Amino acid sequence: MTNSGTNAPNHHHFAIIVAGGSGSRMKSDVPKQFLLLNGKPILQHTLEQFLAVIPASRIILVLPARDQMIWSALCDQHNFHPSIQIVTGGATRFQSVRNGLAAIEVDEGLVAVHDGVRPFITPDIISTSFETAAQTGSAVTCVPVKDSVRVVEPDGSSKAVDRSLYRLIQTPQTFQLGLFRQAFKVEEQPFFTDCASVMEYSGFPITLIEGSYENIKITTPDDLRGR
Ligand SMILES: Nc1ccn([C@@H]2O[C@H](COP(=O)(O)OP(=O)(O)OP(=O)(O)O)[C@@H](O)[C@H]2O)c(=O)n1
Ligand SMILES: C[C@](O)(CO)[C@H](O)COP(=O)(O)O
Repeated sequence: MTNSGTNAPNHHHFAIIVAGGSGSRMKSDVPKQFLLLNGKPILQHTLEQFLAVIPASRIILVLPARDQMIWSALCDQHNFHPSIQIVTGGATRFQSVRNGLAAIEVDEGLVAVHDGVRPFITPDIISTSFETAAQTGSAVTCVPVKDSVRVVEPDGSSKAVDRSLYRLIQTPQTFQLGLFRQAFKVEEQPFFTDCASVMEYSGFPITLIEGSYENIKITTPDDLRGR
């Protein structure tokens, strides 16, 4: 599935894949996005899912300057040469997204932002995300909470909360480009953990779409155990 039911033609679909982090929680010698999963770099898996939905020329990959040579060598090694644009990352995820956004010259269309370290994303979720954002302006992928949840008070006590009120937020997070550009003009805030928080801070509504429990973010060594 590539573009069914979407209002905007897919030549107006862009993706910013953020891989500009340092992977401090992973504690691996190689940046986590370059670790191998079934013989291929994690980042290659992620990019292949997006390449199945939108053309390479509309994909912007954000990487730290220090990692760009390593990535180029890995691409040679794995014979993976899509014509995607590479942009240098920033000190925070917000700044990396903003650098990626600066590489998109138009204001018309949709942009999906996805973590390079979520390799189990599927073309179906990506397509749904574009379709929903075309209709409502935003599409933020999430899953319901499966465990019980308690809120911890400042005095150390805790209290059960109604888990049906909560969602765990994933990527892709897809938005109308004009709104997204407007939102990213704000000053960075410490609570900007994703793009939805930036859009919301700028006053734009958020539409949630269903993600998948498989679509994990590779964050700590546990996330790769047994894979
Ligand atoms: N300055 C940054 C920080 C994060 N990211 C990206 O945002 C995604 C989610 O971030 P996270 O899992 O926190 O990655 P890291 O920042 O690399 O990990 P850590 O927080 O453990 O250092 C990752 O794809 C990461 O590369 C980014 O592009 N630029
Ligand atoms: C964007 C994100 O993956 C949504 O769950 C998450 O907020 C990234 O958080 P991190 O602190 O950068 O790992």
